[in-house]
Amino acid sequence: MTATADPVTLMKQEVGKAAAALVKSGSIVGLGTGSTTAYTIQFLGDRLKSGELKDIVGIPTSFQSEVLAKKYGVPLTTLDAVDHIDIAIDGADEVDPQKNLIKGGGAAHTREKVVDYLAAQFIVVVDSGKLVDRLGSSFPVPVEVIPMAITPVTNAIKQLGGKPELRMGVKKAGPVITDQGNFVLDVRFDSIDDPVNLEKTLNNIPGVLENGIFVNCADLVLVGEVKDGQPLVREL
Ligand SMILES: O=C(CO)[C@H](O)[C@H](O)COP(=O)(O)O
Repeated sequence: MTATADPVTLMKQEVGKAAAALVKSGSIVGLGTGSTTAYTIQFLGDRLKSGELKDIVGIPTSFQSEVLAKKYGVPLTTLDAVDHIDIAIDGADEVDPQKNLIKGGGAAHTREKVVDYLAAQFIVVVDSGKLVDRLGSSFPVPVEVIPMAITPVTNAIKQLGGKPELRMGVKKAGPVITDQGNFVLDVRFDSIDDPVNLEKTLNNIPGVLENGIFVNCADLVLVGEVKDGQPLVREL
């Protein structure tokens, strides 16, 4: 852990490590996506290397987590080869007081929702900046859309009162393409009063594959904070 890291990096490292410490030998582990879970995967690799953790297999939620698992020596499997997931560890872009989430900042929410919802225990790892009073306050809702339907889906979301924006690549010309080969709309809503219903409504639009509202699924939310320059982890 780099001592001179900026506070947010320190929080991510600390909370990622704390979640990795909860994984028991012999577990089937859902490996989340994003910069916080990247530390979890790294620390799982460290625990395996030390011999303190044994016989785990990971199920990646993206090409990113698959690459990181290979880099750090976490063995991988697929949903075809297991009949359950013991624990999933994943990040979030927003967490409300009811532990509902907005995810999809890394455009991986479709596979994440499959794995995170299947897990017997779903642990969320965030830095304290992700905590909000109400979903949608600071982060738009990502919606994965099949390319041929982008126009009718955009119009349907506008009808719902959303403000959809096609997510464009940074080091890639044109739109972001998900691991499934689809587009992502980032949708701002004035306020999300009923995330349970909005999650269903968005997924019911023909052409929508998955949205980033995760409701009633997180068992534990670990929050990384920095107090007097020292990183610490608390449960929400
Ligand atoms: O949902 C996700 C990716 O689709 C990530 O878990 C979420 O964006 C948080 O990422 P980070 O830990 O880098 O802030």
